[in-house]
Amino acid sequence: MRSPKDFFAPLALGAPAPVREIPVTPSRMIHFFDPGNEKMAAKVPDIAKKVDVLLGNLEDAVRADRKEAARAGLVSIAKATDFGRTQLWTRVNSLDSPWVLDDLVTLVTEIGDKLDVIMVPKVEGAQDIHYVDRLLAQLEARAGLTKPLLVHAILETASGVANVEEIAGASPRMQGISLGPADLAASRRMKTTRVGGGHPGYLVRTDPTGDDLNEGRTTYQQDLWHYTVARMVDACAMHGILPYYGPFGDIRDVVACEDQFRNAFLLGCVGAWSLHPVQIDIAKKVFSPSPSDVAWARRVIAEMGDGTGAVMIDGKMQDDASVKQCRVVAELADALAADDPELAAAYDAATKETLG
Ligand SMILES: CC(C)(COP(=O)(O)OP(=O)(O)OC[C@H]1O[C@@H](n2cnc3c(N)ncnc32)[C@H](O)[C@@H]1OP(=O)(O)O)[C@@H](O)C(=O)NCCC(=O)NCCSC(=O)C[C@](C)(O)C(=O)O
Ligand SMILES: [Mg+2]
Repeated sequence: MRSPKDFFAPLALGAPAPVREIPVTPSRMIHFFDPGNEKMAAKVPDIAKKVDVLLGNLEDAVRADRKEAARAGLVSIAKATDFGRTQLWTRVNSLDSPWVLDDLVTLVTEIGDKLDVIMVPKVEGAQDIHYVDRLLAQLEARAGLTKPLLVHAILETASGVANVEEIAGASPRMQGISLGPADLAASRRMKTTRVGGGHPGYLVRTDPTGDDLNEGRTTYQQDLWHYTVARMVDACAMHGILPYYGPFGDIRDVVACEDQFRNAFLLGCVGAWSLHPVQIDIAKKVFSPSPSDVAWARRVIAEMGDGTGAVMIDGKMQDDASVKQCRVVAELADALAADDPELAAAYDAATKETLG
């Protein structure tokens, strides 16, 4: 392990200095597209205006015989498109695949100045991040880049979950972590065949009320991903990086998608993936705090003055800790509203109604 004193030293001569803080820009949805798919690629300039993050996917969901086409497609789309304030990310192939070396060399060399974040799949431990970290530094130096590329890990192996804290802190490039429920289920030998979401068989049941064990016993479906998402959120918060829920594969079930995204939002995630255009607005709605929550948060902050002591507001106790909770919501709202006049107006209208 490197000495903590060297943690922020560039890993190659001429590479840009690592960032000291991860930029917290809106990233409510990471929108996946296959850059080698002409139909999807044609929609990119329009979709770029609607999403916080656009991600050119080179890994799973791209057929083996289309890997080169996807890589070349991403290079030409990145060169030809003005993404405005929308971030451009990519997901490269896994570190044990025959494609990843060319993915990294080509993308950093050709479009390293356009890319913000490189998502690395199937990360198992800090060693995977260290490998990518050094290689990126070498490639950045050779390409003359002035801004370091950031790295996002997917949590989708049992060893990745066991090592999630060391992964989150493995490099100053670490921007965030997403849950990868499909590979993770396979790696853990879970018996669900769904891509994210719940399962009706994973439940708790109320006690029997009489002799008939089947009579009158309500069941409640539980969240298969609660433990992993909560662990991921803690690891990310501890290291000052951002946690995301990953994909929800039942594209048709927009209702359950919204529920899964909201669970993640409430637990601390900043965003989720959109695999299809229909999921973009779901993520935008869920990962933007509601106007009434923002109004309440602003009211508590206003009434708490210097943020110390205890007051009663509408029958609820507020103190130094609850004002911090309110600041989390209010600061997120301000950051999102800065880029979105409609959201800003909705927040201000609700606040005016609450504060008068
Ligand atoms: C699900 C699919 C096959 C349905 O695609 P479709 O064409 O059958 O759907 P559609 O409803 O008919 O599509 C309507 C239109 O939207 C377009 N379209 C459709 N999707 C997109 C998109 N994302 N971006 C831009 N455009 C899109 C599509 O091309 C079509 O265009 P058209 O009107 O001109 O015919 C398709 O949406 C798709 O391939 N999405 C991306 C899938 C993907 O990236 N999967 C990998 C991430 S999840 C994962 O890897 C797991 C994880 C983390 O690793 C782990 O848990 O382990
Ligand atoms: Mg996966």
